[in-house]
Amino acid sequence: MTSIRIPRALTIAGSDSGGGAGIQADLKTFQELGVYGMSAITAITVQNTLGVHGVYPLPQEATAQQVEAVGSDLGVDALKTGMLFHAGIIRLVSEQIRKFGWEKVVVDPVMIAKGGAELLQPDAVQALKDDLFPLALIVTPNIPEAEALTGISIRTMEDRREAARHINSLGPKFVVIKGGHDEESVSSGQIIDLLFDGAAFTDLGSKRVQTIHTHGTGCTFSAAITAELAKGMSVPEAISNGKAFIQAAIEESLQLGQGHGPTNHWAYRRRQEMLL
Ligand SMILES: Nc1ncnc2c1ncn2[C@@H]1O[C@H](COP(=O)(O)OP(=O)(O)O)[C@@H](O)[C@H]1O
Ligand SMILES: Cc1ncc(COP(=O)(O)OP(=O)(O)O)c(N)n1
Repeated sequence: MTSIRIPRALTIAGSDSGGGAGIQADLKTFQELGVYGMSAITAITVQNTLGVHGVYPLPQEATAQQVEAVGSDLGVDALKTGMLFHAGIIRLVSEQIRKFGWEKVVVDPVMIAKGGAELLQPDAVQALKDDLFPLALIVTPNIPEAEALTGISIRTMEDRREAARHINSLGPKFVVIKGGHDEESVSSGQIIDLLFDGAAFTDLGSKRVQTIHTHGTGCTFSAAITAELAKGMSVPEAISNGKAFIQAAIEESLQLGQGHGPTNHWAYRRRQEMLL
């Protein structure tokens, strides 16, 4: 009997009750890209399109036990981390990544939600850099996160390149500094995500969509990259496909809720099917 090998991806992140970001966005993205999704929850957030109304971290052992349960039984081809909330979780998760020998590790260094809510305690930034970054294949900060990680004030593309070099020196092989928060992209209509592979820079450009419905874009982008890695894509392919996935999801974003609505996780698959 022949068996089909199903690509498997794990997300270690917080729950977003509104379904646009966090674990929910990650699992939807994995599924849309044909990957079996698993989760280890770090915290429950009370969230909707109007913002974050509560954060309830789980005991760190509860997160570690979820990682152990899926790692020891179902297996993991690639994983991503999102909201980790405190240093204790970061240390435990890092130990487990080392123990299982997982290499396809995407770290989305989630710190502050778009509405301003704290999703990572300030004293946990050091643990992220010391413990998790050396184990990461790819790190995907937005501009404020790259500033917090490096102490560099990012105004220009050269500042961004300097920050990418700095983050790369902390261990991750690839760094993507996302451009969604770049003021200039509003006037130019063009967003650039900057990729650094330790040697060369690549500008990943796309059309900026005029919309307020961008809740969960960072989570969805890093989840799409993780899913593509789980399927065996190279890092540049995974990032390029991740970019196409988030672009489609934003272009066809859903008019849900009264605030910053979620993106459309099935837009990419719908477009792919139209090409067949
Ligand atoms: N208005 C937009 N139009 C097109 N792409 C966007 C838009 N906003 C964000 N993106 C893309 O979504 C992804 C997440 O970007 P960003 O908003 O910077 O991260 P985060 O959600 O972590 O704050 C990036 O690939 C970025 O280029
Ligand atoms: C539970 C949870 N995790 C992460 C985020 C941040 O998501 P992000 O993709 O950066 O998008 P915004 O929330 O900033 O719009 C979150 N909100 N909740």
